[in-house]
Amino acid sequence: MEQEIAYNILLAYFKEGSYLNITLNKALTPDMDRHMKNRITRIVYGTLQNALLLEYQLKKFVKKVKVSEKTILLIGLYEHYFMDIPDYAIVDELVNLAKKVKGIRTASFINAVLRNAFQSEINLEGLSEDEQLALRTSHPLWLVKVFKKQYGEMETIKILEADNQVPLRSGRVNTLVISRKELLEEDEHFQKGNLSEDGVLYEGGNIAATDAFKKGKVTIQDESSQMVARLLNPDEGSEVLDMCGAPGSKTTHLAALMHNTGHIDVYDLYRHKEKLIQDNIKRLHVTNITTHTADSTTLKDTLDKQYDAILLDGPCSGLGVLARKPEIKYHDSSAMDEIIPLQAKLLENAYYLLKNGGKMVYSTCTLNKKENEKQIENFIHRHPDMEVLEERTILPYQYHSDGFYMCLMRKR
Ligand SMILES: C[S@@+](CC[C@H](N)C(=O)[O-])C[C@H]1O[C@@H](n2cnc3c(N)ncnc32)[C@H](O)[C@@H]1O
Repeated sequence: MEQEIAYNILLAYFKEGSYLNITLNKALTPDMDRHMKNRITRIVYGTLQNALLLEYQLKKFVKKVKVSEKTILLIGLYEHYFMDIPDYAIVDELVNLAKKVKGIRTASFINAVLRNAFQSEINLEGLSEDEQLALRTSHPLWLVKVFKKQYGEMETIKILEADNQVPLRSGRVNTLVISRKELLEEDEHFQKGNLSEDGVLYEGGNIAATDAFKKGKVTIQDESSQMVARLLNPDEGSEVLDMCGAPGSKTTHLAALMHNTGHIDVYDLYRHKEKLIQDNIKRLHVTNITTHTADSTTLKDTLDKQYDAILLDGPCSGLGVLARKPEIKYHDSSAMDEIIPLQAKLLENAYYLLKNGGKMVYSTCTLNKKENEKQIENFIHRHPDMEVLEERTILPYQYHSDGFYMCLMRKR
């Protein structure tokens, strides 16, 4: 049963590139027990997180496979190499699954390949050190090289290993409605988080299916991401701009920190994403936000206003969230640097929209220093009246949360 659900989620990813977290959350229904949900989650994430290594191993036994067969075989190899399940049970269940979804011929093929593969250990000898590290942790070689150059070998190994952990289900307590202490007393499946003072971890599956979520007491947000609004920490009653806001996790956090006072203008490029922000505003009982759809790279030309505080949490390469979105590491490397000029343009707009004496935070969920430290260094060089007050990088292994960069600046 678990294998079949995991198979359907992974097949949709391999065939259509569907988002893992969305299909997974849909598949985890309230009637499933916690054990079952955890197992499905582990198989889905584990298989995709380790896909390069598993495919490397699979190629030793089969040259060409259909995507449906590949999906079943990768699950089998993942369970064999990474989970504590007897080989006969893995083969039995996957052969039955193959019979059900593909028929008897595929089932006997799966049976033969798995029995054969299970006799063999993974052997990476003969490859260079970087190639071995890349394969062992299933990251593309170019990414291993980028991380090693920017963070050194020891940090890189810890980051790559953290990318293969099953992400925690984290949420933020909506302090407009309830305190964290009260929420923990109300629902025993919630526990205190590892990092954020508003953070909770949930053990019962999809947070969006909880009563607390529906009533706006909690929202889904990684704990590192929760540190961003706290870093900006806007004053009550102030005028705030959030330039790239959808789906509104940080905007609604800013509103909570401001106790629904003052005013926040939030922008996003896409109309359908503005709707997501509006849904969150409504669910979380926020009353001080106005949403807009516009391109924030030209805001300074259209807005006749300056703000006390600005959040720029713009588009980025996402290299901090590879545990949660393992699909990103299999993207083409060229996408990474294309985004840098766009971020610089957004920063320029932020500069002109910030009052003298105002503060702003630039944040990303990437670990690529060219989008982070270097981007800010260039920005400060262009605008010497901007002063860095605090710069922080959270690495994914430190708190079992997303990798994030955030920088608090002030305009003199
Ligand atoms: C990292 S996400 C923002 C996450 C959001 N701050 C939150 O915490 O929920 C970046 C957002 O920037 C938006 N975006 C990208 N280019 C933009 C542009 N030129 N102007 C405005 N928004 C843009 C994307 O649509 C995306 O929703």
